[in-house]
Amino acid sequence: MNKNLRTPVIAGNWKMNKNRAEAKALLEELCPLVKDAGCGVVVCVPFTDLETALAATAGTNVKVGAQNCHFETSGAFTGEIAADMLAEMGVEYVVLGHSERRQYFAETDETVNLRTKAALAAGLKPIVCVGELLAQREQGITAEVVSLQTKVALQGIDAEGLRSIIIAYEPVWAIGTGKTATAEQAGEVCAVIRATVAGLYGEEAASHLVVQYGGSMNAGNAAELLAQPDVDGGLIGGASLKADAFSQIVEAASK
Ligand SMILES: O=C(CO)COP(=O)(O)O
Repeated sequence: MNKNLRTPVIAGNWKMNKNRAEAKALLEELCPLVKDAGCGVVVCVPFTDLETALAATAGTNVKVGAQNCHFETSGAFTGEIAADMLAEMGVEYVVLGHSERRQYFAETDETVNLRTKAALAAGLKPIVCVGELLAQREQGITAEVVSLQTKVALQGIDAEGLRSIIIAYEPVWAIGTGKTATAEQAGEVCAVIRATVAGLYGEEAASHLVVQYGGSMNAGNAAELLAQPDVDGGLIGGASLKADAFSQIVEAASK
């Protein structure tokens, strides 16, 4: 499918890093470096950094995202944040179903689906993460796992909702390990995701879907990964914590 139909998006997932002063300093260094980016640039920061990040990126091309949201609009859910609360602040994106949320906080395909629907209802753009465990790759069931995660995440979401969604393919074994999927492995699974979406919504809708790769993506390997026909950007962990490394990935996606 024609890659020119899609503008790549490079999103940083800061995870549980950076206090407000550090967030401000990083964004003040980053924004000028990426001001001429030929791709979307997003920083997904801890909840406590959202206000700082929105202020530091105001008037720039850098968009701000959160790293999760709850699926209810309000209520007795101690410690949770509703999608509307994020939207009301001016947050535009939200990472959902990250493997660390699935692994350490018992999130499931079903709750990822509920969160995705809640995010869309609030007007947020979800970055929905899918990806196989190492054991699943070794069992040869990567395509089935990723396709299933994609299908469940999208249950009950119409074609209009799909237009606001990014799907990030993050093989769990490549996250924070320094082990990157080869460009071919990344391209192959991103193509599976697009084919799954084509099966649900048709080829035309799938041809506009941004599918990111994430997992030890850095300034050195970004160009090769992004050259794959079905890889439309990246969800960057470690390398998003340094302005120069992150801006080099943005540059690779802008070519
Ligand atoms: O989990 C990731 C982004 O969401 C990837 O993290 P790393 O880039 O640190 O491997």
